[in-house]
Amino acid sequence: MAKMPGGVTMEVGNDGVAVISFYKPPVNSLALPILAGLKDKFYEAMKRDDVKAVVVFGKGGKFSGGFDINVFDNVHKTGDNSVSPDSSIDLVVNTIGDAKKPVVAAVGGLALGGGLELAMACHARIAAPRAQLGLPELTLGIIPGLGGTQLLPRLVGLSKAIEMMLLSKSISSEEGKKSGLIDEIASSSELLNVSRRWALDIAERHKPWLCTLHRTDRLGSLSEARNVLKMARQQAKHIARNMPQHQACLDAIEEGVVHGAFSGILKEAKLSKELILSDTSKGLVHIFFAQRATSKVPNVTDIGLKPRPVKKVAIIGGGLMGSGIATALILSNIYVVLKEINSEYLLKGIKAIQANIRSLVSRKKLAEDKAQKSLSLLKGVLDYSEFKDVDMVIEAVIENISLKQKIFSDLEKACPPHCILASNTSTIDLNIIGERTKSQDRIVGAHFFSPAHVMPLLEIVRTEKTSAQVILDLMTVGKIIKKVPVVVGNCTGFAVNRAFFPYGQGAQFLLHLGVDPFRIDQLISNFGLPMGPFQLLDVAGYGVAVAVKEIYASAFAGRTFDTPLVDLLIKNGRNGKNNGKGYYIFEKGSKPKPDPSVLPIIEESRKLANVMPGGKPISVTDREIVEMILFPVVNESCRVLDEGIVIRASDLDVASVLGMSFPSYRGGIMFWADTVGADYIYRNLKKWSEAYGNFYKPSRFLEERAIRRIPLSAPTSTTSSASKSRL
Ligand SMILES: C[C@H](O)CC(=O)SCCNC(=O)CCNC(=O)[C@H](O)C(C)(C)COP(=O)(O)OP(=O)(O)OC[C@H]1O[C@@H](n2cnc3c(N)ncnc32)[C@H](O)[C@@H]1OP(=O)(O)O
Repeated sequence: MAKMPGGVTMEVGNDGVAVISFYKPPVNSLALPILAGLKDKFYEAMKRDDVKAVVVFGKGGKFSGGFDINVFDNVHKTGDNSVSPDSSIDLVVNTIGDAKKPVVAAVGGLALGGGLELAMACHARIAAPRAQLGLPELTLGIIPGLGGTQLLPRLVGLSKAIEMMLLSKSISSEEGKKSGLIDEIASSSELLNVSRRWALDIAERHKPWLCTLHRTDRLGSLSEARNVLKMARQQAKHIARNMPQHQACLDAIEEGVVHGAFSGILKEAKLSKELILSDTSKGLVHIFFAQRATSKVPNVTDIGLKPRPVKKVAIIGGGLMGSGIATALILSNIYVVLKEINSEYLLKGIKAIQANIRSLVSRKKLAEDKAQKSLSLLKGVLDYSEFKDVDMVIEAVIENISLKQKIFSDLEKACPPHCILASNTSTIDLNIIGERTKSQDRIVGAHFFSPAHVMPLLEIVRTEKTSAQVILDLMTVGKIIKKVPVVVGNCTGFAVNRAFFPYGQGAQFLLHLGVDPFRIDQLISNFGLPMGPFQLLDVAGYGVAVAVKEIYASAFAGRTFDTPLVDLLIKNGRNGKNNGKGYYIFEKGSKPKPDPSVLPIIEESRKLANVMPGGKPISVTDREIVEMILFPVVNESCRVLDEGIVIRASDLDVASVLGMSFPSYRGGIMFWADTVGADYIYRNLKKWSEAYGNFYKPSRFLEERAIRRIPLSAPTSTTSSASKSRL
C-alpha cells in the first residue's frame, strides 16, 4: 500500500449510523492529529440529530497499531512531556465511554496499545477473523495510557488482563471472543455492516449498552484480586529486573480494583507521564526504531529492486548450526535439502532437526499438524543432484578454509546461475572462501547465532562484490524466517563477535588481575545480561574459546589478552556445561553453582599470566568491574563503526541486544555508551591502559569523539575528514 496522508472522516448513512474512519498508513498509528480528529468527529456525531449511533473504523485493513511512538521519541529527545497522551480521561471516559450515543469498534487486522484501548472504551467490539489484539506498551517502558489498565481487566478478568499486559502477549480475535474482549467476529467484508447493526441494536436497546469502565462483573472479589496481584508482583520481579513499568502497571490496576476505575485512570495517567521520561523507556523506544531501521540499507533497499522468491534452500552440513538453520527454514514453509558427507552424519542432522521441532511441540509452541508439515519439507541427500534448482545454498561446515573453498567451487558448478551462495562462517573472510569461483557477486555471509532456530539475529555479511540483489533476497528470507537481518561488512568476527570479543577477554583480564570470577558474573548479571561471562563460557563450551583465540589474536594483534586458563581447565578435566564441571557445577534440575574447587586452577593461571601490578590483586569497585568489561566492548564497537562494518550505530545496538542479549532497556551497546558519555569512557580506558596495557587503549574514533564532545552514535559524517576517508 502506498503511503498516503492520513486523516479522520465521518459518513452518516441512511440508517442513522455515523462511521468515523481514521487512516494513517502503514499501521493507523494514533498520531496526535488523528486523536484530535477523532474527538472532533465524535463531538459532531453526538451533536447531529440524524446520528443515532457510531461505528469507529480503522481504514486499510488494520484498526490501529497504537499511539504514535514517534511522540515518545520526541519527548525523549526534547524532554518536553507536554505532548504525551494524558488525554485518556477525556477520550476514554467522556468522549467515548459516557457518549450519549452508542459507539461500536469495527476491528480489522490488529488493535494494539492505544488502538485496543480505543476499541475497549467503545460499547461493543466486532472483529475480523484472526485480528491481533494486545497491549504491548510495557515493551516500550511505559504502561497503557489510554485507560488500558482499567479497561482490559473489566473485559477479560484480572488474571488474563495481567498476563496480556505483563508479558505483552497478543491474542487473536477468536480468543478475544472467548475471553469477553470481542463481542462478535465478522468476515472482513461484513465487518462494517455487522458493526452498524450492533450499534443500532444498542441504540434501540435490543442489545445491552455496556460502558466498560462501569463494569465490575469480571473483576472478582477484592480478596481474590489481591491474591492475583500479589502473585503477579512476584512474577514481575523475575521477568523484569531493573525495569519499573511492570510494577507500575500493577499499581495502576490495583488502584482501579480497590478505589474504582476513575481513580485507576488518574493513577494510570500519572504513572504514564513519569515512565515516559524513564531511562528504560528511552532505551526501549530507541530499540523499537533501531530494529526497524535495519531494514533500510542504502543502495540496497532504496534502488527499486524487488526481492526474488526463495523457495528451495540447500544446507551443507547437518551439525548444530546447519540443523538449526534448516529448522528455522522449514518452520517458515521453505523447502530444505540437507546435504552431509555420509549417511551416519546425515541421520544425525535429521534427528537433530526432528528433536528441535519436537521440543517446540512439547513446549506447546507448535501444533502437531504444523510440525508434521514442516518435517515433510525436509529432504536429506549425500550428493549435489538436488542442487540443480535451489535458490540458495547455506554452507554450515566446520571452520576450515580449504574445505569451504572446495565446497564453493563445487557449488558454482552444481547450482543454477541465480542461486545465492551463502556461508554461515563466523570468522573466515568471505573473499577467501570464494577465491576459487567466479561468482563473487552472489557470495554472501549468513551468520546465524546458536541455536539458529531460536536466536533472532541474522548477520548478513557482504563483501565489496556481493550484489545488492543478493543482499535484498537474503534480507527477505531472513524476515520470512522471523529473524532480524542486520547487514554488516566483512571482517574477522563481523559485527557482534568482533565487538564482543573484548567482553570475554576483559573478564579474563580482570580475573587475572585478581578479581573473583563469581563476583564478576554476579555484577554483569545485575547489570542485565542473562548470565556473566564465566557462566557463558561454561555454557558455550570451551571448544569455541580455544578455536577463536588465535584467530582474534592475529586479526587484532596488540589488543587481545591470551590466557592459559582454558587449557588448564581442560587439563584438569573441566569442560564447562558439557561435562557438568567448569567455573560452575552443573547438575540436572538445579541452577549452576559456583565451584570453589576451580580457584586453585585460577591461581595457577594467574601466576603464569603474571599481569597483576606488583604481583598483588588489584582493588576495584563493583562499578569499575562492570566498566572494565563493557568499556573495551564499546571501544571495539567504535572501531566497527569507524571501519564501516555497520552502517549506523543503532545497527550495533540491535545486534548487541539480539546477538549478545545486552539488555534492551539500556538501548543496546552504543546507546548505553552515550548515556555514560564518550568522554568518561575514554578517560577511564586511557587510565587503565596506562596501568594495565594495550588491551584498554582507546581507539582513535573514541578519542576523537570524546575530545570533540560528539556522541558515539552520531552519524559518521560528523567526524573528521581523516575518519571519513576510511569509511
Ligand atoms: C497511550 C498508549 O497506551 C501507548 C501506545 O499505544 S504505545 C504503542 C503500542 N503499540 C505497539 O507497541 C505496536 C508497535 N508496532 C508493532 O508492533 C508493529 O509495527 C506492528 C505489529 C503494528 C506491524 O508490524 P509490521 O507489519 O512488521 O511493520 P513494522 O515494520 O513493525 O512497522 C511498519 C512501520 O510502522 C511504524 N509503526 C508501527 N507501529 C507504530 C506506532 N504505534 N507508532 C508509530 N509508528 C509505528 C514502524 O515504525 C514502521 O515504520 P517505518 O516503515 O518507517 O520503519
